[in-house]
Amino acid sequence: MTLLNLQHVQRVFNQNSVNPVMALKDITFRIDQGEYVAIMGESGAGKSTLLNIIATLEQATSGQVTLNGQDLGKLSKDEAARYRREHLGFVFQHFNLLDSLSNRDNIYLPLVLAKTPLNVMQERLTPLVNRLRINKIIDRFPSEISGGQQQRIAIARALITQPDLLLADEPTGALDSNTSNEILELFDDVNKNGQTIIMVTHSAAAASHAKRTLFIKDGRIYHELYRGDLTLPKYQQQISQTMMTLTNGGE
Ligand SMILES: Nc1ncnc2c1ncn2[C@@H]1O[C@H](COP(=O)(O)OP(=O)(O)OP(=O)(O)O)[C@@H](O)[C@H]1O
Repeated sequence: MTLLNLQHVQRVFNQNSVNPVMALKDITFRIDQGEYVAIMGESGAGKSTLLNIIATLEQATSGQVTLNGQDLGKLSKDEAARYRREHLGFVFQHFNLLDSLSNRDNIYLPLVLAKTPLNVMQERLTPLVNRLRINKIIDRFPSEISGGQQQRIAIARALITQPDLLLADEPTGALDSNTSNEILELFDDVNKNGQTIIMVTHSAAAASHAKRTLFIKDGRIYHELYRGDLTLPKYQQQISQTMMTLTNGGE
């Protein structure tokens, strides 16, 4: 079943100036419920703009974006903020945890903002603590744990709202390769449990964990690859080769 549907999305910055920037020229794709999709492309290709539009942080200049059939372009600012809280989960490169709150309270924060009763918050946290293996660090503070552990807490914060879609922006960008692998395995696990994930990344190793990779060049979809039955190293090699062709301007 289609979860996210982008049709001919265009985004122009500084539209009325002498130098308009066509960040997205014509983007069309669908993502089914339960998919795990990576988005790759060179710096300036339009990845962040695309993610921001899907996240309702920016509006497309033209074209349509729907999530579960709801037209995201028609939401007012307040509706968009509520929509983000209720339907989307975010994981960032630099974790974005609040140092003044314990890890547990960081995870609870989106539910506190949504005025969720404490017993519901506790019920939702229990399975996440086991799945994300954060039981030993749950009552410490972000400054007292490692980067990989902070990312686990951030993933728990993103999942506790039970979002339709998890948006991850370079989630392993600030981690060493061993810790990155642990976090990527966690994403695999979260996806196996049915969570739809979109991950923007510069890393072929990270993208190889997704089942499909979309390559963006100059504001358009340049290519897409499916993992199929390939092993992680083989698929990673294919992704790297596609990125090299894309960077060298090949067709
Ligand atoms: N607010 C803005 N005003 C004007 N131009 C912008 C704005 N935001 C992005 N752009 C331009 O739009 C294009 C796409 O930028 P975007 O940040 O989406 O690329 P990206 O693929 O995410 O790059 P990176 O990998 O470096 O983060 C670039 O040419 C960028 O300079």
